[in-house]
Amino acid sequence: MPSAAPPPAALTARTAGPLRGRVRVPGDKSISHRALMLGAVAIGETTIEGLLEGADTQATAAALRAFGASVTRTGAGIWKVRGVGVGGFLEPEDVIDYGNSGTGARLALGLVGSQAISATFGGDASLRNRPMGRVLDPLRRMGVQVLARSKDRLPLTLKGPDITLPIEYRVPVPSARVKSAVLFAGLNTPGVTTIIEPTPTRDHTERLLQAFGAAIEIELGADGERVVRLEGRRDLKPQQVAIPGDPSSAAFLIVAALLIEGSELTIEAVLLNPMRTGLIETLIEMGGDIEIGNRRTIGGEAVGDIHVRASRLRGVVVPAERAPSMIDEYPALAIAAAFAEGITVMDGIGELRLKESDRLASLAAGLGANGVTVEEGPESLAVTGGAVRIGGGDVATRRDHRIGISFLVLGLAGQAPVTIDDATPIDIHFPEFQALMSGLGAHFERAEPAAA
Ligand SMILES: O=C(O)C1=C[C@@H](OP(=O)(O)O)[C@@H](O)[C@H](O)C1
Ligand SMILES: C=C(OP(=O)(O)O)C(=O)O
Repeated sequence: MPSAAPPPAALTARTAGPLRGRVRVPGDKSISHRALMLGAVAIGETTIEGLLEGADTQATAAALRAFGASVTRTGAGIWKVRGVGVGGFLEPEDVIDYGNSGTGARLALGLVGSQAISATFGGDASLRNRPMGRVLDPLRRMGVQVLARSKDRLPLTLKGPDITLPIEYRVPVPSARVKSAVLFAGLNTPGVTTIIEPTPTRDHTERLLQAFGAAIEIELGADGERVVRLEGRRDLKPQQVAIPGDPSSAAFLIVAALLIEGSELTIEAVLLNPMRTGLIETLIEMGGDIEIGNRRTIGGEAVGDIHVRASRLRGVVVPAERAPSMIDEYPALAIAAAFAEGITVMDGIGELRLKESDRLASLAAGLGANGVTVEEGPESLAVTGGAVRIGGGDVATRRDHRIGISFLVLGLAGQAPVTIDDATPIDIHFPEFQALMSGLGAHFERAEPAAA
């Protein structure tokens, strides 16, 4: 059953004055999904503080309730999850609707696949168009049956066997979600499930599994390969999880502050896991004045306050190897690149075609409509910065929150207003964006959508 999207609401962003102050961004989306899911399979009550309360994580919370866990909100960002044990999911009566959430759906395929139940996964039009095969392939090897109407796309039904088989799986594409889905399936699998990651990706799953008391071992090979071994069918202990600010949300504020003259902004308590800081590294290489202070650890993750001052940027070549550490930040980087002197080349980013929209196509179209020269390759984007007049265009968000926010930032930093055709996807991941930026003096106006 497809989920109903809210009616589109067009929004215009106009040139903003300096952004100054100290702000916080919502909790990290990746950790939020994982904390809810692990809470649901621990035995006892987990408390989560700083949970991202966007549409995506709400879909995960609703799904976990349908599988029998109790998930309740007890205050702003504070959630309690009473888990049912690693093999304790109940068979849901209805289709589980993951809305627009690729992460929610993919991680849950692993968590649910190893349970001896049947469950049907659905989602919105964008999610039904996204490939699930990369997660389903290893699950099939573990004995999970998959019934899909159209090849490896949602809606699909999983039927878990009585006992899943432990596998050794070399992840064929750098994907934290594939790794995590297999590890989640491994939780209810007797024996040792092994993941080999030729290219390491974000390791929030491993860190949380360690915190929840799972029998997990991580080995780093000399050639950079990571091997993760998890012994299944062990009880998980409930935890108090504190979730730091999402660096993928902070990305938009960092870029806006770098681009808008006179800005000086501190974004507090942002997650600085080294597998998530590729954008900061790149913006510093481009000449961005970014300093990290107050480094500390929250919930087993590195955190710091990011201090940004408006800067003149220059184009750089972003190495393909950096992609896993900034995969969701390329839209924000493309906006920074539009204002940098020279060309910014982003290579090895074909994965962006498989996100909420084909992000290479969405970025190329949006930049082009706003006077920026851009070259779209099969797996790359080259943006020529510094056009005399940036802005003035209409942008199709294609139900993609990161495309929507990125072009609002372009409108705030540019010389002419930018209208996005639909701001509703922003609620998926960063519902506070508009209010937060308005509090810093930015102007947005409801607009009539451009005629199709
Ligand atoms: O593990 C995660 O939480 C995520 C991993 C990335 O996807 P891939 O695993 O497909 O690279 C990222 O794009 C997504 O937004 C969240
Ligand atoms: C790819 C993303 O999310 P998801 O796949 O969870 O929808 C994202 O947030 O950029």
